[in-house]
Amino acid sequence: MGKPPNVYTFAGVAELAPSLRAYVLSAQNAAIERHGTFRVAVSGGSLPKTLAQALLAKSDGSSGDVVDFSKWEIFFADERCVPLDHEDSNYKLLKDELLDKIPKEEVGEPKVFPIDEQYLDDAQEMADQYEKALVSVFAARDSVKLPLFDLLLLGCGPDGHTCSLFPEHPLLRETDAWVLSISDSPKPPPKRITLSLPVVCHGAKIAFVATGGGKKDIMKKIFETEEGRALPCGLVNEGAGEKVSWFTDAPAVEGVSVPRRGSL
Ligand SMILES: O=C(O)[C@H](O)[C@@H](O)[C@H](O)[C@H](O)COP(=O)(O)O
Repeated sequence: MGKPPNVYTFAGVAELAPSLRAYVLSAQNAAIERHGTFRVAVSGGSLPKTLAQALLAKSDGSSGDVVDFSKWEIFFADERCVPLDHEDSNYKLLKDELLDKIPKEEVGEPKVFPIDEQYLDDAQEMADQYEKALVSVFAARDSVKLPLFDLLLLGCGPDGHTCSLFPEHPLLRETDAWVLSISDSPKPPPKRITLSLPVVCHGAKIAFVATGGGKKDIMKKIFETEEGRALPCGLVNEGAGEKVSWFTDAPAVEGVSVPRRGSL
């Protein structure tokens, strides 16, 4: 591994949100300058709420602090195979927390790529179709080895999972497909699709948001033990190194030794 990930720590979510905003907007501005769009993948869990807190805040008026949602293309790092209006849907979560609250006349409207509900009964077909959607955006499958997300915004589960990549699951060994299906997810619901580990690690930037005292034990494991380095979050740290930033609050990292404690 090259340089280790950055770990930023704040008193609580209210203090974390403005820095997450600055980080996301710096990624947005760089991506728009590079290729005119901002391609982001988001996961479920507590992330959409924290992200909304960051992005829906009032701008400080500086030139870099402008959310330009009209240039955003939002994908799902993982999604559950349920209807889009189902309580378990990550799309619904993002819609309720963020998308429906965007003042579109002021900051534009993102293009969102939800799963196709026709394939709810067949998780593998769902994954294949979602991969096709990625191919159509990120160029033909045979000319691009992996899709390059400008930013992946991820959570960390209490067992060290991220996206729907769970510890010791055979999906962690997948090297070819971009989008994978899982039918035995240890976290319900069981049928899901997820970006693969190589796609996650290939991202230009990868951010984990992990807050609350419930994360302390797994953070300790990920950052301090060999076993933790083999967990999905540890594998992203290992595979993507300094492209990874952890946004944590004090309770989540209390007593944890992290490699680089950064400040934005
Ligand atoms: O669909 C999912 O289940 C999520 O994408 C999952 O990967 C989540 O991000 C983690 O479980 C962390 O969740 P919390 O942030 O709620 O702890």
